[in-house]
Amino acid sequence: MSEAGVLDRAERSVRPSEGERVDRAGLAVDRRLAGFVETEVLPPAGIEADNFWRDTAALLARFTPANRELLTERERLQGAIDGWHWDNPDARSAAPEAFLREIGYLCDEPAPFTIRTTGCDAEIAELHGPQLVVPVLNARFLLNAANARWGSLYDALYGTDALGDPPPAGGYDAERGARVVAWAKAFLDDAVPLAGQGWADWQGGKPRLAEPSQLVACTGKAIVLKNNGLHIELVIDADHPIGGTDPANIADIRLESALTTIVDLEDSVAAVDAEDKVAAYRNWLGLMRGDLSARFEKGGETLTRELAGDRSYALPGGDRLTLPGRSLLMVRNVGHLMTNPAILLPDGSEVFEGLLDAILTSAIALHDVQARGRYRNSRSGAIYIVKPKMHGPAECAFANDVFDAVEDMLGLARNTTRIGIMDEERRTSANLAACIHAVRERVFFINTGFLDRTGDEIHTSMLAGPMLRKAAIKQAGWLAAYEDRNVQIGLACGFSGRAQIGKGMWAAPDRMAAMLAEKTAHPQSGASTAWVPSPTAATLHATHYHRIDVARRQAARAGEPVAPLTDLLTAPLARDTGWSEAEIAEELDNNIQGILGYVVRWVGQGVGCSKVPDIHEVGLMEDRATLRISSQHIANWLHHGIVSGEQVDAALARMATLVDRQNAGDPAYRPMTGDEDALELAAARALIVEGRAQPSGYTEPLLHAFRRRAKG
Ligand SMILES: CC(=O)SCCNC(=O)CCNC(=O)[C@H](O)C(C)(C)COP(=O)(O)OP(=O)(O)OC[C@H]1O[C@@H](n2cnc3c(N)ncnc32)[C@H](O)[C@@H]1OP(=O)(O)O
Ligand SMILES: O=CC(=O)O
Ligand SMILES: [Mg+2]
Repeated sequence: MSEAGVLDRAERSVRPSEGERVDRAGLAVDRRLAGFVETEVLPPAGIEADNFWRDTAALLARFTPANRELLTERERLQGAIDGWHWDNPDARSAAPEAFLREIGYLCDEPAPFTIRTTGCDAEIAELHGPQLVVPVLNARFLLNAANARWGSLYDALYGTDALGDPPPAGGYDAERGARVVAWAKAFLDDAVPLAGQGWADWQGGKPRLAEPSQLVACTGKAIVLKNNGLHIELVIDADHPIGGTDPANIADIRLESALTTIVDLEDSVAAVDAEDKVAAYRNWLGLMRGDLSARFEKGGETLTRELAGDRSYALPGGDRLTLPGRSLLMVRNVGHLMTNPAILLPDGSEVFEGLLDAILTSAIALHDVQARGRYRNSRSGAIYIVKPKMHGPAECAFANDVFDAVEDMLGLARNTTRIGIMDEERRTSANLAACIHAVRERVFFINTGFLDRTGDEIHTSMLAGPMLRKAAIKQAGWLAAYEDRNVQIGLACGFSGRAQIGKGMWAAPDRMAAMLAEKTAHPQSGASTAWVPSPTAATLHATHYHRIDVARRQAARAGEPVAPLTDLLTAPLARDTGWSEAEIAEELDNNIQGILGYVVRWVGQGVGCSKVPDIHEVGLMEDRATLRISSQHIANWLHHGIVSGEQVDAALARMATLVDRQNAGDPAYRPMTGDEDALELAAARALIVEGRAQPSGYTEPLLHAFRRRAKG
């Protein structure tokens, strides 16, 4: 439909008081969303607008009541658990297993089964490597992420603290450069050893490898090697400043890095209305069409960024080797909780955002399924949707039914739309096999999302007693059980060779040395992928998958007994609450600084993922999930009298001044100090003092409400 056609139909607004809405099959659709769908999404896919809105209305009518019931069930179960704690004030433990079974929180385990998902792309089924996550609203980052399939190891080592010391200011430091080259060549010795010599001694020519099949291409300019399924490209260039001084003229070592990327509409995004949702969907469309581009200033230059093409290398005999140039893209929809005013239903209520995402992200991905884009994303013609924040098997079954209905409405073959289950809520961890069973035909990943999971751990047992300090919660037994069970259950359900078992985010984007040291544990655990916050982190984390053969680790762990449910259900409660005043103040200040530093950008500027310095000046990735932990943690300590309301208010005021100072260089920033009506400060306070009453302790209801007020 033409833009003019959209405007004509817009005149038939069903709500004269809200002139920006148009009637579509009885739905009051925000005009911007209707215009986008009808001009940009549907025509190329050959879908008639009237049919689309009729089917959308029918799908929403069918699934909205069930969605509401699922949320009511969450509240019933939390109410029952809270009731148990009121009745057992001296228990000082999480509600017991028998009780959880009685109320239906724990379900029966399915008989042993194997998932039936077939035909996933190699990046999911066969290869093991980093998974990048990127906020959908940032086109510049999105393109960078899609192109992060390949990354420079030299740049990643030189430009970060990976070697132990931070990058120097100023021009090229030759001593540091030599250390980078030495580290990288030692890595090659481990991953793709030469026969009879080290890479540092190699003088060029065709390399003679200890395992000759690891050499897959050797042109004048590039040598392509392969280890554990991942490619390494040696860039040969005698005219390059680095290559010219290298005995083999190696100018760079490029690693296949982010095999997959999750384009995120959830934790890292602030999307509260039709304007925001359209911006998000438009970026996803640009990726699926392959024509997304971004123009921006960097280093005094205006740059234009686009998607990279595939990589092609000449082989002897005239053939060419073509390797994927882009990360395989998945899209994370929102969970079942939130609603959005982009569409109002006939009863006047807002559309469930998860239903809207399911329809629109799939409709947009049709461009790729029908191979209409400039590039192919999924070579196997699948749509990979990551579904977060589901609580238990019934919610997974609901998502499965929704995906069936979306496929029917878009004319997609059954199970084209694959689902990734984020194991990030306690009821899902505790019933994981049943959750997987509910989506067994289409599941393409499970992963442990540590951050939300910790928030839910605190919220579920909020009344049981004061929680450990935040850092100690990570060391407590529940976490090991959670991580182990996820891998063990995934392997028992046949994920190996079919689907991904993933691990969570590295939330300290500047601490790459620590990441190199610690994140090796992820492939070591048998996980086939793990989240990284940036392309640079992806390149460094890729080295772990060269050093560890995940397929072997999975084979070694297959058949391991599943860690006891009792361990999983042991809440991280503090046995000894005799913290000093200084320790309590440090905990409070740290949490509140993180909350405020994140909320100011979310509410004031619509930025859903930020790097916020903690009180030790370490920049941490903050998103809705880290906010959930911090706010629930203070809410817990407040409820149990570890801190008082006055202490919280004093810390808020103190940290507001600090956060103002940290943002002083940002012209778009509105200082909170001295502004009693600052929405950002009010939002941070509400997240804490109303935290106990928030559904599952989620932060988005309050964030959305304050952001909408800020947008005015
Ligand atoms: C609990 C969970 O749900 S975790 C999942 C949600 N979290 C995420 O998605 C994290 C995504 N990461 C980010 O948003 C950012 O890395 C932050 C906010 C954490 C840190 O950002 P900063 O370090 O301040 O990045 P900065 O703005 O300096 O950018 C540095 C470069 O890295 C790139 N970059 C950083 N993160 C990403 C990313 N996730 N994807 C692609 N490129 C990225 C930028 O494009 C930029 O390169 P460019 O200048 O060539 O465009
Ligand atoms: O979504 C990821 C998480 O850690 O939460
Ligand atoms: Mg999460």
